[in-house]
Order: sequence, then structure tokens, then C-alpha cells
Amino acid sequence: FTASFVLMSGGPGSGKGTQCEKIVAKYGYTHLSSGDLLRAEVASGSERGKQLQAIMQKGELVPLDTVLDMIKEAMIAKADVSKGYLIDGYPREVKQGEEFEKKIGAPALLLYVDAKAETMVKRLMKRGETSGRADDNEETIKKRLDLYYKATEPVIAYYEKCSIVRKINSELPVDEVFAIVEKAIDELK
Ligand SMILES: Nc1ncnc2c1ncn2[C@H]1C[C@H](O)[C@@H](COP(=O)(O)OP(=O)(O)O)O1
Ligand SMILES: [Mg+2]
Repeated sequence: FTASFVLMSGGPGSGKGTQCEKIVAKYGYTHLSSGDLLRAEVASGSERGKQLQAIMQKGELVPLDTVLDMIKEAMIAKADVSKGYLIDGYPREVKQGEEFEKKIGAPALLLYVDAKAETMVKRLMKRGETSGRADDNEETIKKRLDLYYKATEPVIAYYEKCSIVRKINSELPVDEVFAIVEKAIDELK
């Protein structure tokens, strides 16, 4: 791959998807949301999709190779038009980060979309009213948050060692959050 990779990291409901949409609109990056790829597989009704659904409904993490293969397939499909890749919701644990480096490459930037647990729960409960997502309910939200603090926060520490982490205060209104995001991406050029 010749275009650079930007990782979007942050808790469920922190605002990753919202910021990704704005990045795509301004910078023409290809947005790869591991969650969206997985949900598309579930919607296809395939055997693999059925297994994935059971795991996701419980708020657990899907096996590492499955997600990475899906991301890589999607990246290859866009390789000739992409100005950059925005990888949203992956890696979810340090081991996934190591696999990513091995199979795909080293990311140029990690945007750490940071909001308080309280804020994330509030946003997810609200999103649940209309999202139709099986995991936007109170019980699953709690599990996803626990898993986030336990498994995903160490990923950020792991990338801090190579100084590519930019922490973004996502308590602010969407456009103010995006202004910080823009600065970080513009510095890549
Ligand atoms: N900065 C912000 N201020 C207020 N609401 C926000 C926000 N960023 C996102 N939201 C809303 C939009 C969604 O309904 C919900 C979750 O956002 P999202 O982008 O879907 O999060 P994620 O993809 O990280 O799970 O919160
Ligand atoms: Mg999302």
C-alpha cells in the first residue's frame, strides 16, 4: 500500500464514526470501520455472519484473523483510488496491533478520540433509539466499555512508544472536535 493509514481509536460512542465521516468528506480517505464490515457480513446472512452475530451480541471481540482479513480485502479493493485509509475500531487489543503491522504495515497516525465513560454511555443510549444496532443497549454497552478499558486502552499505550498518538478531546461539539482532527491530519503532509 502506498497511501498512509490513520487509526481511529476511542471507546464505543466516543465519536469515531462521526469524525471519520468528516475526514472522508474533506480528505477523500477510504473509511474502513471494522464494525461496519462485520455488520455487513452479518446482514449477508452467511454462515460466518451468523457466528459473528452471536459474538457481537454478547459484546465480545471477534477473532483476530477474521477482522484483519476483512480489512485487508477492503483495502485492496480500494488501493488504486485511495488517498489514505482511515481504520476505525481496529486494533481493539495489542495483539491485533501487532498483526496489523505484520500483515499490512505501520500506521502514520493514531487519533485517540477521548470522551468520559459517562458521555459515551449517554451517546450510545441515544444512538440506540434509532441505530437498530443489537449492541446499543444498556447491558451490552457496559460490557463494551469494560472491554474497551481493559483491552483497547493498552493499544494506545503501545502506539505511544512510536509517537504517533494524538489525543482528541471529544467532549467538545462535533465541529470543534473536527478542528483538532484537521490539525493532526494536516501535519502528516
Ligand atoms: N462531539 C460530539 N458531541 C455530541 N454527540 C456526538 C459527538 N460525536 C458523536 N456524537 C454522537 C453521534 C452518535 O449518535 C453517538 C456516537 O457517535 P459515533 O460516531 O457513532 O461513535 P463511535 O463510532 O465511536 O461508536 O454520539
Ligand atoms: Mg463507530
